[in-house]
Amino acid sequence: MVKIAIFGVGLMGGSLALCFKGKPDLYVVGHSTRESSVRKYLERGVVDSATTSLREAAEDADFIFLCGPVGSLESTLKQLAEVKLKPGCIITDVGSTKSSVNACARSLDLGEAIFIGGHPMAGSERSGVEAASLYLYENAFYVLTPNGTTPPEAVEKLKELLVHTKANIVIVDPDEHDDIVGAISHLPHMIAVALTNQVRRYNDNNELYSQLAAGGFRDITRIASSDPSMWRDILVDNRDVLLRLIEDWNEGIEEFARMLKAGDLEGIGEAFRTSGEFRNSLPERRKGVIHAIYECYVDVPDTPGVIGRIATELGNRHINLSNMQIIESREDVPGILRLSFRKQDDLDQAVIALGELQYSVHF
Ligand SMILES: NC(=O)C1=CN([C@@H]2O[C@H](COP(=O)(O)OP(=O)(O)OC[C@H]3O[C@@H](n4cnc5c(N)ncnc54)[C@H](O)[C@@H]3O)[C@@H](O)[C@H]2O)C=CC1
Ligand SMILES: O=C(O)C(=O)Cc1ccc(O)cc1
Repeated sequence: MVKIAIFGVGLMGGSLALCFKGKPDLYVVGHSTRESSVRKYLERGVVDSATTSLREAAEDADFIFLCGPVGSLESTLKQLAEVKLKPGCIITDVGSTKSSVNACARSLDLGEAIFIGGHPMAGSERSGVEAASLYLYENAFYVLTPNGTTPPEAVEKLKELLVHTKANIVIVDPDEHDDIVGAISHLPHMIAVALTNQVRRYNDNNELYSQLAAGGFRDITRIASSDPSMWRDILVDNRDVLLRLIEDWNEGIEEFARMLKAGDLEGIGEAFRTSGEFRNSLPERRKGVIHAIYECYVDVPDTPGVIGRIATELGNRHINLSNMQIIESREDVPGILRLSFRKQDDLDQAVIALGELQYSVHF
């Protein structure tokens, strides 16, 4: 039996546990410091067993996944360094930053265990084991950050196990990872939060701001609802990179201010043209930092039964829906229905079917 220990069975750890549990020859142990969490892991059936004892979870483990907040990784690694781990045991993590955890692992004597940093680039603004999904990692990029001293066979062993996640593994240097993810994930979260709070302050004096907030504002601020404790850890951990990125951001905003003052229509138009070109060249509907799932939006008349009819039509065609949400429904305007799917193929088939049924579909 290959024993896999998961420390912190939340959204990420729980989703990994679901990928491994029940697979031939794999045994999944969950760890939490809280007795109530251990009971919850067992009740939800995401692990084969669970314990509050770090030693019991780690001893004999072939793989250890650290799935707690970024700020907890160093302390858990230090505690693991006190345990006699199985020779060849692979310790990995799913934290959103990679430089600090790699440096910490290198500074510790982990015996014959090997640390390989990891970061699955899939997730959502939801958290906790309740949000865990077997499909979270499917088709997403999963970054591994071995260093020059990591035995290649250990990386291969970890990659073999991660086949169960159906993710695409990419190898990236830890510092380069933090630069890139800082720009495409951490900076956008800060911008979304700052922008949302700016509008929140205006709204304190005039509620028309929130009432009129339209699609663009909702799109760019979705990630402003992310878990506060998780994100404060990530931002503080990657602060050197982020401070540099904020300088570049300020330059970009200053440039806008300059163009506005000068009435520079050409310059503003060019900024939209270059950003549009780059934005449109991004891989479409990929899971991860921007798109969590395969989604489309359908305009629906506000008539009774319409949602049930759409679900039935898709079901009749064996198209698997994973979620349905009414974005807006008032008597005088058509509502918008958000349909989510787990697979590109289901989305593509749904778009064809809805088109045939004369619904207007957009993305
Ligand atoms: N949520 C997301 O979209 C993504 C998160 N990550 C990273 O994954 C890690 C886990 O995030 P989620 O699963 O979303 O969070 P979560 O809140 O769903 O789960 C975190 C788990 O860690 C446990 N935990 C809390 N404090 C702890 C501590 N001090 N020591 C040990 N365990 C502790 C919690 O009980 C829970 O089981 C974080 O490091 C985050 O940066 C990476 C990619 C995406
Ligand atoms: O939902 C989104 O757009 C995300 O940004 C999810 C996410 C959060 C944290 C990560 O380290 C990676 C991905």
